[in-house]
Amino acid sequence: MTQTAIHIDNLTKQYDNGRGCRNVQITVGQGEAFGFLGPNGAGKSTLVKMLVGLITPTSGTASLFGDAIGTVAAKRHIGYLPELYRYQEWLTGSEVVRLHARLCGLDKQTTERRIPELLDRVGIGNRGKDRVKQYSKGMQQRLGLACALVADPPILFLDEPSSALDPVGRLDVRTLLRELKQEGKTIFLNSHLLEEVENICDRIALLNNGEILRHGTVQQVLHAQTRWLFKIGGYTPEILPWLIETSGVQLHRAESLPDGERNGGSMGDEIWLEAVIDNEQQVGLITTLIVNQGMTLYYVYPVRERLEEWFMEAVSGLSHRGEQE
Ligand SMILES: Nc1ncnc2c1ncn2[C@@H]1O[C@H](COP(=O)(O)OP(=O)(O)OP(=O)(O)O)[C@@H](O)[C@H]1O
Repeated sequence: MTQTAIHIDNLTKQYDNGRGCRNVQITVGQGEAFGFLGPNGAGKSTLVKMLVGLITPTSGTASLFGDAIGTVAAKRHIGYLPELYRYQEWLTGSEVVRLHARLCGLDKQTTERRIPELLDRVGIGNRGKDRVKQYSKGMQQRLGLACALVADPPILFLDEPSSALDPVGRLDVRTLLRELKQEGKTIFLNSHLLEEVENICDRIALLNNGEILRHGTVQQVLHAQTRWLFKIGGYTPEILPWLIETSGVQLHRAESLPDGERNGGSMGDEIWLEAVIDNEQQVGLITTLIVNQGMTLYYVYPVRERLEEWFMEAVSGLSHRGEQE
């Protein structure tokens, strides 16, 4: 059993205008990466700001490694990259990191060792002597990551860490976050980049209109049911009802196929069948039946649902959707 890094119990923040987030209940284990998704205005940043001690909850409690949020002890556990970051334009990148190191109480020797290491790690090692005003937005975001990491904290709160980055930068951040996870860091990630969340996070929660709408492991969310495609040669129409009856799985002619494929194309007896399958034994059974019937099995192809589809499905039809209220 891993240690609890973040424990959130019925946390609520209600701004004067009635917005914010309500009754959030989450526990994140040490070394886990937790992804927080939700439409604009859903309340993701509000939650993070409470956890890092920037705003006070209206009700409920939360703790970081057992220390109540807002206390100095809790703050010692965290590194934070805010969504809207701005660093002192007149300072150099190295000076900004040094300032954060001093605020965290790091000794001089450790600070001077860590500055070049961290700037290198976030990909701006050759720009440490340049002033922030000469940095692009993406470079400033990388600098923000270095600042979040400066005290080597066990928990990282990252609010949209790749929002200003180009595709190469996003890949760099993804690689960095995976490394940090391997090092045992607990990562709390707010992101609109579903692929990023899918790649890094163990568990996710979907926030809508201030409340958690769904949550679960990424595996549960993505693999609860998987669409499988079977490309078969030597197919005759009577095979389909026989396969359905014998396997007990609802198969049908596939409608969406891998790129460039046509169903029942030029070779009349070739066809793609599709089934929604909830356990892999059914795949084994279907393939055995096909082969035993003397047909050719060209491909067996799982079509994984993407987090994006899950997100769209979860928020579609909602009467309240973040800023769209
Ligand atoms: N200081 C504030 N005073 C009043 N309302 C606020 C304040 N900050 C945020 N809100 C409102 O609270 C709700 C949640 O905002 P929040 O910034 O937490 O959402 P978010 O999910 O992080 O959005 P985004 O994805 O756009 O960053 C929104 O309706 C927002 O307008």
